[in-house]
Amino acid sequence: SSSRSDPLNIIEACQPLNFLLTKVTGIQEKYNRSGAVGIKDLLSPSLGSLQESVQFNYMIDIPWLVQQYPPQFRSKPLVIVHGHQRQAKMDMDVAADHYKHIKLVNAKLEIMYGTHHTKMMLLFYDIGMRVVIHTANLIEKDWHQKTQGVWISPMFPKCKTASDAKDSSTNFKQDLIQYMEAYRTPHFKSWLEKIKLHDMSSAKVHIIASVPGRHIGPAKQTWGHFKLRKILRQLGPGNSCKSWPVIGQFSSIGSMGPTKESWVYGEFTESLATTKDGGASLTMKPTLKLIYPSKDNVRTSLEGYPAGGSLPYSIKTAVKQQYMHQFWNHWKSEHRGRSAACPHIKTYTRSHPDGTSIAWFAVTSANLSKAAWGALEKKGQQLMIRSYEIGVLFLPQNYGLEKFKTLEHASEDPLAFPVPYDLPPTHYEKSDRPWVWDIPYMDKPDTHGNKWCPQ
Ligand SMILES: O=C(O)c1c[nH]c2c(Br)cccc2c1=O
Repeated sequence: SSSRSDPLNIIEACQPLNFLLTKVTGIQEKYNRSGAVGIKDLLSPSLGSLQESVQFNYMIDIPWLVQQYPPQFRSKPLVIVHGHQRQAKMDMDVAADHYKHIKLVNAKLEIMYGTHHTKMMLLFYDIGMRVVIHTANLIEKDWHQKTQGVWISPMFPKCKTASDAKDSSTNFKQDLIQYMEAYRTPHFKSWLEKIKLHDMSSAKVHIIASVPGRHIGPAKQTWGHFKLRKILRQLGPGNSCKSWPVIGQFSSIGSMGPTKESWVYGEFTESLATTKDGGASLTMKPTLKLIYPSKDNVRTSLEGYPAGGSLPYSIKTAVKQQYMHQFWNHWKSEHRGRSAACPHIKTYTRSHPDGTSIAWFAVTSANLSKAAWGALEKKGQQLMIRSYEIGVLFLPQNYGLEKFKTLEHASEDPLAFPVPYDLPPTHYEKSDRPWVWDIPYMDKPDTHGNKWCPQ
């Protein structure tokens, strides 16, 4: 149908960046009408005649997921890729047993504390396929009142022969195949053959992914923050951006080590700060700004304190890294109408100090953790990663630009980048504290008049 609310129109209106946020219940409709999708939109018949699909994720409510598919697609073959082990794995098996069209694939997690965070959909239609890389778990509350990010590919046409099925200038297809091969599971054999038969030349993003392992040699640059460093070294901004802050925005924080130089303002910032052919480490490290909800951001959010149930920053980790306080900035999204929609999205960018332009932008499943991005070991010879993650990197030159103007400050430009939060970021006040999920908050009630007493 030609209506603006038809999912295909929403997707086509956000080309060529194809970067959307999820719809939020309870905000003014104008902030949901354009540049936003719900899960039913992504699975809509107007996007294509679905034949089968693969859902990669962390938390999956199988009965709820099945209900998100339109009735005519509800019994098409569905493969769910997850990383649960022991009791959680058994629970998944029991839940899936009720559906004969569902097959489960269990990702190997051979390194302690690793998780299968990757959130990706492979949607196979009659005439082609789409890839969706996003940040939301497959549970209702992740699609209700949070800020989540979605990148959806154009329709990748199905070809008769593999030689017709081209890759993009960003090696999207090669990187997707390499990522899936890293699972080392025979279950992916048929999917990989299908993917190889699709023309992905229209993809304009780079894949930034993580797979568990102790990666050395060329593999060190294939995954995690060293993949980002490699691409920025080849295609990143020039020296003109040397003084631009680097920004990380996420929904959880791992253990960063005893000092800021241990990892976050060491190897991690060096990767985000990498410029083309210029040694990031040779000169001043840029300012690092980290956007993470304060206790009051959570208290005053649409969900109230329960939003903090998806912001698993533990007090035992937080007390070990008080040095992080200098980096904290509020979650603020006035121009997207989402200041009260707690972030579950994870994004990384490099922005002009005044926020009117950005040099690159990444949206990913990866939180601020060594497990997700990787940490150097053995005197920098290997990059140890614990989890599966995937995200996409937008570079201006893949859209014929030097820089992206930000939509917030250049609303008429079709290539202005729809950054999910307000730039420049707003630093915490002295009295502000980052949200920590396992301590009580009894002093002030949240938007629902409740306190927070976790036990
Ligand atoms: O994959 C993700 O995004 C998530 C990973 N770990 C979580 C924990 Br632990 C507790 C609550 C929420 C999440 C979550 O959302």
